[in-house]
Amino acid sequence: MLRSRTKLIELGKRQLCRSMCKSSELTLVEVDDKTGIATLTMNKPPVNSCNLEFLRALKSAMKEIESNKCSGIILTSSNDKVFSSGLDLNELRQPNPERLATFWKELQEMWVTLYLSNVPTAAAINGHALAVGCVMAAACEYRVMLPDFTIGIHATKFGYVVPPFIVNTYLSVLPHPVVERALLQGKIFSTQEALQINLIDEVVNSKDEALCKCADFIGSFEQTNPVARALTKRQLRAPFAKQLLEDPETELRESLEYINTPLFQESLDQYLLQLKKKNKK
Ligand SMILES: CCCCCCCC/C=C\CC(=O)SCCNC(=O)CCNC(=O)[C@H](O)C(C)(C)COP(=O)(O)OP(=O)(O)OC[C@H]1O[C@@H](n2cnc3c(N)ncnc32)[C@H](O)[C@@H]1OP(=O)(O)O
Repeated sequence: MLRSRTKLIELGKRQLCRSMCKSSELTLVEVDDKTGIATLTMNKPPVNSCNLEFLRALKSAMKEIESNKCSGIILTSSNDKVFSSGLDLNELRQPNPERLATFWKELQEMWVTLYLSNVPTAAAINGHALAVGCVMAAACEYRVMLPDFTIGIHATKFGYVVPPFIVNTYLSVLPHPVVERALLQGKIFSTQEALQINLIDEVVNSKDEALCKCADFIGSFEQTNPVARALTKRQLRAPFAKQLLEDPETELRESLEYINTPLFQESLDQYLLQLKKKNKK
C-alpha cells in the first residue's frame, strides 16, 4: 500500500501533460490541451472485436495515458454503430494453445488496467456494446449512451460460463438480483432499458454530446486530490479484482480448459454460423 502510494505521489509531481496525440492503427488517443482529458478511440474495423493485438493496443494506450498524467480517460469508438462487439470469437475457435493463453492473459491485464485505472474513466457508448464491449463500458466509472443501441453480456446464450471478474464488473454497477437475472438470461438491454436499471448513467443524442458529458464527469473531480481519489477508488474496487490479481493463473487455466471443451466449441461454431448467415440474408 505504502509503495503504491509513494509511486502515485511521484506521478503526481510530474507535469500534467499538455498535449499528446498518439495514433496506432487500432487506437487513437487525443488529449485536450486545456483539460488534460484523453479520448481513447477504439478503431478496429469492422466492429471493434477484441483480438490479441487489439487488447494489447488498448492496454498500452491506457497505460501511456496514465503515465502521461492525463486527468481522465474517455473510451469511445470510431464506428458510429458499434462501440465494441466484444471478444473476437475467432480467437476462441479451434485455438492455437499458445496464442489462446497469451490472448487470455492480455484480456485479464486489459481489464485490470481499465478497472483499476488511477484516473477517472468514462465511456461514451456511441453504438452497440456487447459482451466484453459491455464489460469495458461497465468497468468505467461513468457511462453515457446514444439511443437505439444495445448493451449487455449475453455469454450464456452462446455457451460461455461468465468468469468471476466479469460478474464482479456487473456487480460494481448493478444490484445482485439484477446481475443474476441479466447474466443467467444472457440479457441484452436497449439503451432505454439500460438507463432504467442504471447500467448507464445518461442517454444523449449525439457522440459530441456524449463526449461533453464524459468530460463534465471527469471535470467533476477537479477539486479532489488525485492521489486520494485514486487510492480511494482502488480501495473500493480492489475486493472485486482480488481474485484475479491474486491468482490470475487459476482463472486462466479454468477459462482455457472450458474454451477447449467440445461443448463450447460446438456452440461457438453454431453461433458464428448464425452471425455469418445474418449477413447473407
Ligand atoms: C475485459 C475482460 C473480459 C473477460 C471476459 C470473458 C467474458 C465472457 C463474455 C463474453 C466474451 C465475448 O465478448 S464473446 C463476443 C460476443 N460478441 C457478440 O456476440 C457480438 C456479435 N456481433 C453482433 O451482434 C454484430 O456484429 C453487431 C451488433 C456488433 C454489429 O452488427 P453489424 O450488422 O453492424 O455488423 P456485422 O454483424 O455485419 O459484423 C461485421 C463482421 O464482423 C463479424 N463479427 C461481429 N462480431 C464479431 C465478434 N465478436 N467476433 C468475430 N467476428 C465478429 C461479423 O461476423 C461480420 O463478419 P463478415 O463481414 O465476415 O460476415
